[in-house]
Amino acid sequence: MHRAFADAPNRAPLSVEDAQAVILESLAPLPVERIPLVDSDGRVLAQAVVADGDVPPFDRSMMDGYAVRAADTAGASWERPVPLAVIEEVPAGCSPTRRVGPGEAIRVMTGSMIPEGADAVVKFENTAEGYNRNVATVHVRVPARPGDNIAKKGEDMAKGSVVLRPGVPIGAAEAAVLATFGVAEVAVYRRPVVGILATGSELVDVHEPLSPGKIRNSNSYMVASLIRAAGGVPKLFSAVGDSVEAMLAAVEPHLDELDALVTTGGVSVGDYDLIPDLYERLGATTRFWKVLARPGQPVRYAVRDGKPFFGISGNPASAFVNCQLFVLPGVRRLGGWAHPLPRTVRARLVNACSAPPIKPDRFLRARLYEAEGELFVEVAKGQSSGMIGSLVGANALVRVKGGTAVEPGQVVDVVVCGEWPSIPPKKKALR
Ligand SMILES: Nc1nc2c(c(=O)[nH]1)N[C@H]1C(S)=C(S)[C@@H](COP(=O)(O)OP(=O)(O)OC[C@H]3O[C@@H](n4cnc5c(N)ncnc54)[C@H](O)[C@@H]3O)O[C@H]1N2
Ligand code: MOO
Repeated sequence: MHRAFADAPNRAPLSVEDAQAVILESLAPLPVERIPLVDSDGRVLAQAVVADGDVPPFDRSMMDGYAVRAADTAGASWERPVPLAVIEEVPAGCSPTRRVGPGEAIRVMTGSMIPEGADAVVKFENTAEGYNRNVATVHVRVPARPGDNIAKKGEDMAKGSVVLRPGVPIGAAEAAVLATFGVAEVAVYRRPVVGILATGSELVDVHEPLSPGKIRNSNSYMVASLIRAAGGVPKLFSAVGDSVEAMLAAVEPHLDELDALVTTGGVSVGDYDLIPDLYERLGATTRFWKVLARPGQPVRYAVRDGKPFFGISGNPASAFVNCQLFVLPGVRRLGGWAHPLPRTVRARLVNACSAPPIKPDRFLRARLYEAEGELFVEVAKGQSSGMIGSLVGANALVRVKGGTAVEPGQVVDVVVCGEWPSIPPKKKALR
């Protein structure tokens, strides 16, 4: 039996969903560490945050103006303003010492505590200031309703409510909420360190000249970029030739430092496709080999002590698809993401794609964009699995179900690989 089948003799290729389920079920989030809030951007939150107090913590003014009793201002107009005695000024950050009684007002700023007795704030623009028998007086020119210009205690986030859940990447909003509740040290999942080993005797590194039969190793740099975007820490090994001993020598001494390993190349059935041997020698157990997806059909997934080994294809576009569908979800799972699978959307296909209907689902490199509120997707020209050029500008993969074809104008399933622009360079919206 060919060694590629030896440890997975009866396994039929898995559907993409089944393969993703195998990966997610076999992995658990890495341990938690505490880091300063200021350094937490992009890290994945490992704690829930329950509001330990109301936000805002007190009724506060939303305007610079006067805190009043709304009933006192009934009938106020520009012609017949209502005079109120100004009994105190409360800048933001200070506590009122007086209570607003009938016929009285307290000068407040945006963010000031609302004094007892007041139930509305009249903004400066609707008042005039003066003196009435040597008493500072505000003339209110517009009637106020109870609650006007007051943010109620707890209206934003109420004490006891869950305001953040674990598993979300920390961005601007999360940082603001964490700071609001005084979380100076944030619990985050440790970042997965992912070893990347490109294999193939044809490979030379980026700084090396080419000679006949050689190509530059592009996969390591592509995979590293994807790993980083998924919150992992890539650790690049120098590419090695088609020798299990060389592969072992490269990664074995570093296995303890790694949370995951990605190898590219050597997963098919060629004479020099040695990844099954490597994984066996490393003591990793194969969970699946081959999926119903093109490109990227021959992909090996193995696990050793809870660490995933992804044997992805050497073909660059296949490797890209393998990463989007399998490696990145696994890395995100290790990194604690609550939703590790790639985002999918539906978009209208704008061009014809000639690829014939074949059994596995196809994932076509494409450009997703938004125009006039609708999503469109344009399939790239070169779809061969060895092509690199057509990855440029590809922020999505159009999924074509096995055995089917898609037509321009049809709404198709799309796996999102990056941000999409709102203004298409070339608008070709089909209706
Ligand atoms: N007899 C069969 N041959 C092949 C089959 C098959 O079922 N039966 N499957 C084909 C498919 S589909 C794919 S995909 C590839 C998978 O190949 P491997 O993952 O084993 O990759 P290699 O053979 O090592 O390389 C494939 C291709 O990619 C180039 N490559 C490899 N590494 C890199 C790198 N780091 N950077 C840039 N380019 C790289 C390599 O030179 C080859 O051209 O197998 C088919 N064959
Ligand atoms: O499955 Mo291979 O990745 O089509 O080219």
